[in-house]
Amino acid sequence: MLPYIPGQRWISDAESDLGLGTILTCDMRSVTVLFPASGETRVYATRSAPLTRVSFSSGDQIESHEGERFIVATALEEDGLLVYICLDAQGNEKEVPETHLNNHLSLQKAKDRLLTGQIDRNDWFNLRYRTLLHSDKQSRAAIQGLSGARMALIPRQLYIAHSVGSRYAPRVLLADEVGLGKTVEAGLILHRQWLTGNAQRILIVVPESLQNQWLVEMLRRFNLQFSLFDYERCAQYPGQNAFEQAQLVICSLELLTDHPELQEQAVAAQWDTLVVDEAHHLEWHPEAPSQAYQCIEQLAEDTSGLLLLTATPEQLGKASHFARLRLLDPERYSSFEQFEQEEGQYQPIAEAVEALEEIADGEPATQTVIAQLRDLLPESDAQALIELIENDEADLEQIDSACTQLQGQLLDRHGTGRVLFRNTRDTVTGFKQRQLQSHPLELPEAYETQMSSSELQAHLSPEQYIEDALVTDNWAKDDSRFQWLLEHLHNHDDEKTLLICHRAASALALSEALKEATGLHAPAFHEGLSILERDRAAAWFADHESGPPVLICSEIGSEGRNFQFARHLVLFDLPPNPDLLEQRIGRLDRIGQQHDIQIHVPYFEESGQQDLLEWYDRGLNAFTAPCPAASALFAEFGEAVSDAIISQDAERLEQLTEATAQRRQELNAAMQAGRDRPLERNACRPQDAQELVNAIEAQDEPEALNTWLENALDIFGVNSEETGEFSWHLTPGEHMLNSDLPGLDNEDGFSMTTSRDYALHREDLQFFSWEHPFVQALQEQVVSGSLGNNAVSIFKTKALPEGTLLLEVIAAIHCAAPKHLQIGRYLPPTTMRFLLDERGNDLGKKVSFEGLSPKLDRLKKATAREVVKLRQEQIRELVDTADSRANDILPTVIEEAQLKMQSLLYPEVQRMKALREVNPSIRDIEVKALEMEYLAVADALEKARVNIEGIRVIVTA
Ligand SMILES: Nc1ncnc2c1ncn2[C@@H]1O[C@H](COP(=O)(O)OP(=O)(O)OP(=O)(O)O)[C@@H](O)[C@H]1O
Repeated sequence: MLPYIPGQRWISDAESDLGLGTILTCDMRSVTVLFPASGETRVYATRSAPLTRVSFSSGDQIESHEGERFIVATALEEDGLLVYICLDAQGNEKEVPETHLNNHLSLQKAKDRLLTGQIDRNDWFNLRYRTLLHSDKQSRAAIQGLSGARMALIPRQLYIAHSVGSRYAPRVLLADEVGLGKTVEAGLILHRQWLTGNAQRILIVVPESLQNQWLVEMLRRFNLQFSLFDYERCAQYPGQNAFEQAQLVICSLELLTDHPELQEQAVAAQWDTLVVDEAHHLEWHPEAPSQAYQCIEQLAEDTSGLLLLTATPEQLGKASHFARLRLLDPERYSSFEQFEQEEGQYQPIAEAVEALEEIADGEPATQTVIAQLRDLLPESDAQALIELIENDEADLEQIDSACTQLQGQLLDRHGTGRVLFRNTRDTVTGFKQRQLQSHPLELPEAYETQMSSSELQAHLSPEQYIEDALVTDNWAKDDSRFQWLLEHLHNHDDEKTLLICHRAASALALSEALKEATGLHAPAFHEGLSILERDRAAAWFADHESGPPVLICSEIGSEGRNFQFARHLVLFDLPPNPDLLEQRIGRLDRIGQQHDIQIHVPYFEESGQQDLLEWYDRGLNAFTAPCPAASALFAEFGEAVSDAIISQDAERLEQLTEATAQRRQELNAAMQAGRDRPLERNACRPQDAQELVNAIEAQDEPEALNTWLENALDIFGVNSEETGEFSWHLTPGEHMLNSDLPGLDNEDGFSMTTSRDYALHREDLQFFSWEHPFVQALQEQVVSGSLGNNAVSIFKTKALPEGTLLLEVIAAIHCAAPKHLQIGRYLPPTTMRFLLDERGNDLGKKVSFEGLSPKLDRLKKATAREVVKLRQEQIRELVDTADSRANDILPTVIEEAQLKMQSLLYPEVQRMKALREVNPSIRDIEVKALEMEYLAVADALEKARVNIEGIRVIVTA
């Protein structure tokens, strides 16, 4: 006979939050269960389904679909289905079939196990309670998801990850300057979203060349196990949607644009968050958006979270920059003309933002500022806030919060501040100097014709323009830049040099020529290599002991790579665009660079190369520091400079260089006074950022984790051997309670540390924090199973008469709801403890858990069972008392959750309405959808229930 019958009610052992399940179908192989409270369906193997039958017995309290409560008198079975004969509140007898049980009903598994004599050890009970408290603490902490990454605690990164990660469906452009840590910021946001349950399905789209780097970085730093989907991997699932086969996926943009059928699958696969790295590749023109742009647009439309990463957002022009902002927030960025107009009017915004900062610091709000704010923010939701800052009676905290909200609205409605986060080196300390070393060289005869070419690139990389027929030998040996390179390498043979040139063919020829001339095998790194070959070359170059002193890259080959261990950068040619120049320098000018960076430019004297060098250097000042106005200056002067180089008009070039320098200063000053200041302020508020660091440092204090871990490992039977002052090696024990712990599926086990500093230096050790998957799995197993949900112990005391019964009850509030509502954001798990005497008085406040538990002794199982049997009635009554006390607290907890929900969701609704006033393209349906969500969350919160997590019977002696 099959063990499951349709209509029966069962609960999932591993996912009790799903609520009460109903069997839909069952055959010899599988059983399908619907969990109506959370809208989930699960299919399990019939033989090993992790399910527990829900059945109530006399005296238990149950609840019907309609929310009516009953006390069970007895249970009858009809065709395998239970019918409860119950009493309602008026004492009338009623029949309640199990199919009518409330889907949100909580189970008192602890009581059932205790009363049926399945008694656990005291230390298990202790572990369960402590684990519940630790989980509560973590899910309430503002730093949730930020503390478990293997990274140095850099305040501005934590600030961004915290403010973005706390948003409802975050959609942002991470645009820190090159090498300041955008990948790590994105990883941190994903880690936070993953741990809080806000993102379960994540797709990262990157240039093909960066796939592995992302894969490794996500695992190594964040323990996020992504799967890499390339064409071969996708082909493994014929007839299925390949992208539905994993939750965390990395794929290349090229894979999607080259294979329309895969793009379709990716779009259909439904993601919670989409990440696009090197987003400057998404080119857009009003009439002709690129294929890449359209691909990402389709994906982004259906995904609630979107992170775009680029260090050079304006590289492909302002229109493309605008289009990327539109991907993030189509409602806000609906018209390019309007966007351009706004760009020119940042100054009043910057001033208002600054004035609000002063008001928050205690300065009185002047009438001029108030009038300006009313003018800038005429929408209804801002008026109440403006009134508040005008009000002399308002307290400082209220004013501070109003100022922050108003600043947010100013940045949101009049600038890019809400969606764009940009840190620049100006605001970040600790970066090394960049020093330009220009090396004038003689123009080789072979290139003379190229210097009068009408193509700029021929002046910059003439070697590529020699007619193939004339090339009998490698051009490099006659190229004075190559001779210079030989000398450079000779003088710096114990230091690493990264060489970048425009084309793969030049990189290959240089590598070949070096080998011929010196015997040195210098790998060429270019788009023609497979990804694996590129990764190998990069890893070999990174090897201090046996790696080559130089790596020769083409332009595209080096994008996004980490080469900060090199101190020399050779620009074998100059790129035609200053954003590309910054990308090149950014390979070395990154977090972790230990030396001043030497940027070498070997160039032909009195050629177009020298002209461009001068323009970059004197005009843009692009070598010694990133030039924030580079894109704008390139748009304004780039073509004229190129024309002047081609026509070899030295006088015009000088004029252009001087004009560029002057304009740069004006633009920089205007940016500082206008757009950039609010942006900088938005990208990091130092005080808030420091508070995050302090909170993480406090949690990093490994004492609490070490104690809990030691206890849990011991109980679960995991062997741990100390291997150093801060490190341990874990292996599976012979009698391990559970074999599902990550990393312990083989005898070798793994090594770990709980020290962040140590983990940053020792890549071979796992960095254990409360957020590490192993620790999370262990916590999950402690609280989701029934292990330790009851105990019976003896308390030797003279303060109470012998044989007195005390009942320690652990209750928790749970709320089952569909996943997309992200209910944990508003109502995280809440654990309560009651210590009841025989009359139902709660001694919990006077007698703490940690004070009491060391004084309790274990009882032999048989005696414990005897005690439970004898005191059964009293135990039942006291559990009900604790249950109703917890239920008394429930409305307050729900109310707090509702308030939190309002503070998070209400501004979203208001914002949408305010934007609709200025932007008719926002459809009513979008506002409605948000309002519906608001109502659905409110409704789900009302259904939160109390669950009894543990009962300890204590008898005095
Ligand atoms: N908090 C951190 N702790 C330790 N290392 C870090 C941290 N943040 C960034 N790094 C390291 O600094 C380097 C640059 O970081 P990352 O790759 O995230 O920068 P990026 O802004 O994405 O660069 P690019 O603009 O080139 O794409 C990387 O080697 C990264 O591992």
